[in-house]
Amino acid sequence: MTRTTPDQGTTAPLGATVPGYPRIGPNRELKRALESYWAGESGREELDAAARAERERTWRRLTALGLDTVPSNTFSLYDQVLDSAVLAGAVPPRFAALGLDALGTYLAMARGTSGAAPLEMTKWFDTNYHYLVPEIAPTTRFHLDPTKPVSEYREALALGITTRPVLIGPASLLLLAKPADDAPDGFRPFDRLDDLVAVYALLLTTLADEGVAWVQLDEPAYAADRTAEELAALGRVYERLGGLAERPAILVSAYFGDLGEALPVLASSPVEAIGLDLVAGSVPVAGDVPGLATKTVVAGVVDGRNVWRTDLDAALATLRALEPQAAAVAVGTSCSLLHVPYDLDAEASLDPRLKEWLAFADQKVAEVVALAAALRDGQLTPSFQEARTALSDRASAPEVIDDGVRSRLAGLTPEDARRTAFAERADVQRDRLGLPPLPTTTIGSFPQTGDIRRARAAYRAGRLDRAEYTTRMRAEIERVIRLQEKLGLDVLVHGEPERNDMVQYFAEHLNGFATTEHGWVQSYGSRCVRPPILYGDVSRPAPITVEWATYAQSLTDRPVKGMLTGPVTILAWSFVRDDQPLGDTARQVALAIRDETVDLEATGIGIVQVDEPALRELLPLRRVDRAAYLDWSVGAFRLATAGVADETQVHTHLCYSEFGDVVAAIDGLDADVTSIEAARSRMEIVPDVAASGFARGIGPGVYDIHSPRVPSADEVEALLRRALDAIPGDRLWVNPDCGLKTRTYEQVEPALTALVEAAWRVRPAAG
Ligand SMILES: CN1c2c(nc(N)[nH]c2=O)NC[C@@H]1CNc1ccc(C(=O)N[C@@H](CCC(=O)N[C@@H](CCC(=O)N[C@@H](CCC(=O)O)C(=O)O)C(=O)O)C(=O)O)cc1
Ligand SMILES: N[C@@H](CCS)C(=O)O
Ligand SMILES: [Zn+2]
Repeated sequence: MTRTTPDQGTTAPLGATVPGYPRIGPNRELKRALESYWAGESGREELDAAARAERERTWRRLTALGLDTVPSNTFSLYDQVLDSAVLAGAVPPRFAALGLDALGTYLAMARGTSGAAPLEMTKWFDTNYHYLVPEIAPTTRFHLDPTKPVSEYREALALGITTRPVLIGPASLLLLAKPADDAPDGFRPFDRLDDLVAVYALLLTTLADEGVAWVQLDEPAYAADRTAEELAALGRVYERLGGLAERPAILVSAYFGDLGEALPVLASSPVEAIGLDLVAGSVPVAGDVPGLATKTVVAGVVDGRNVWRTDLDAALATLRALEPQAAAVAVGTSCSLLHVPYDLDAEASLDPRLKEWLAFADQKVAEVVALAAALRDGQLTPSFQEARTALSDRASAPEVIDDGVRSRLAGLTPEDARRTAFAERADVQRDRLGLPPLPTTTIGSFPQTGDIRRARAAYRAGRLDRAEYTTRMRAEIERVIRLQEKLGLDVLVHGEPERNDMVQYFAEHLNGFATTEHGWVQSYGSRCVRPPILYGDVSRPAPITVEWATYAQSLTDRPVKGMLTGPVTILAWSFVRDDQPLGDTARQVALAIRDETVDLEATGIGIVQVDEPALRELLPLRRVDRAAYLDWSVGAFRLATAGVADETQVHTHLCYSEFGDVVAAIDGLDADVTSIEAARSRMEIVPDVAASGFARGIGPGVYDIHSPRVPSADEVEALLRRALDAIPGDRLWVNPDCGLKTRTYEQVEPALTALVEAAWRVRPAAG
């Protein structure tokens, strides 16, 4: 076995590389393999084979595309943060106690079992990817399990490909973790950094024993604001790891923003290379960053999370500006390519002109390779000229500009985003709707059954005509309405059966968007989304949801809520144009949604819900940028919802995030009723919302829809009573945490029965 010892100056250069690559499979092979394994339709061998095939395909593909160095351990069966937690032995006792093998324990942490709730899932920084939150206690016994990075390194080597294992760095791993439930008050996972670094030290020595030349440790948590203590700790981590006698060369990578004060800390540590996001961040100046001139900088000049073709001339200029600041410059994407689809060439139906403006993961790798070659020997490949032509075509394309949209936007006044005072509206709405205290409702979607998905697939493929598709969706709507009446819910929904996804569905019906056939991106575990491409000015050519909502309303005397996705969420879950400020694009989308709210109202729909689950997601990582974001995002929501009359009740819904940071903004949305995710945290957020002075309707979720578990009426009642301690009964709504689309009817029916029963029990106390 070869042992490596880092030797500054002689370590092989990183050249053209990427920090990470998609792993779900170009045809979602891993998704299918996992789901079939979970359903008991295939065994361990098939799952292993699918995973191995995806890894091999990735390494071969990246090599064939011309990268100089290729990452490994970017594959994950479920989530890369979970992988790093398992590598460090951070397996909470409830999973260890299950007595399962390594795979069983891993999947139990990801998805839970009847006896053990899964790890919490939350947003990966400001992206639409979700990671599993490690639980750390003072008693967590860190110990190294290097199986995954070592076996993947060997697997690639056996194919003749030398790779650079990638792991979450120890500081970020703890900053992304949460204290275990039984940890004492005041304990922070970060307090355990020294213990964890000991495990990483052992890992680096183990990798050196394997002959690994480079390792990549990702520290994205340092692209956000960090305390002086956290910055100093980062320095200590890399002093210690860098000081090991035997280790691979270390690349510390950060993405989604500038490293800020963490850059000088890393630059003065003994690591060999630093990966910078130069799309979200800017070129550092060596004079301001002692030590930078001794490092290799992996310059992330190709956007890893959007799909626009790179301006290669501008990227090359950035690389050249960086050259005098660093010992060597390698070229990469700004972050892992996990956040973009695999290959633009798979899209046969995309408009050929639009296609020329785009680059998916493989095209981005090719851009990195072209830039590295240009930097190395000054030779510009034909791709430079192709990029110039495409960019200038995009800049002048008539499809991008719609004068009607622009003049409508220019004519807006502050009044367009303002409704009458909430208290006045509330009286009018109370009289119109006549709802009981603690009204019961759901968030919109009902289970997306196999039948619904198959009908949609058949309609898409032309095997089902529009009339038959409509008949089937109407039958589903009727079923969902009757079920809600039977359950005794007060405000009904149509169930959203016609929607493939709450963002893609709207994008398919709006001008200015394109949608893909194969552009799947992992959202969490085996779940994927196909983010639409927002390329031009947005408008709504015709009503989108009105027919479905009015059909549902025609079936019942109870109020049916119209159901729309808000402008901020549509932006957050799309690939958004980069040629104008996000706020301008948000206002365009807002006007399209406003048109829909006004049309729903005109057909007699009395309640309209405009979902903004991604409001928190787009919150900038740095505090200094937050006020400007909240200004345009809250403004866009208000523009989308302020076109209706006082008697129309506007609801909004937020989920999938920690809301502490945006509590004040929730009030600024000026919605009449806001539902938020709260069940898993047992109403933790409710006192904060009340303390912020929020005085509108609020529906803290009482049913955790992320879990197959069915809550009992007693549990829901306890949650409602806790909520009632902070919120008066005339403003409290009763609803699940989020939509029911990922659940089954076997779970949903008893859960909603419990929810309605609990509301009835608590109502007398609510006056
Ligand atoms: C609320 N969430 C959402 C986020 N982002 C979005 N864009 N949308 C969201 O709803 N971010 C935060 C969270 C993330 N949560 C989820 C939850 C669930 C999923 C999910 O279930 N994804 C599905 C794909 C959904 C979809 O687009 N379905 C389409 C196409 C379905 C399909 O694959 N069809 C098959 C054939 C059908 C058959 O024969 O059965 C095919 O094409 O091969 C549809 O229903 O029409 C998933 O399966 O991963 C995502 C994020
Ligand atoms: N109305 C949507 C919101 C999800 S965040 C649903 O119910 O699925
Ligand atoms: Zn939701």
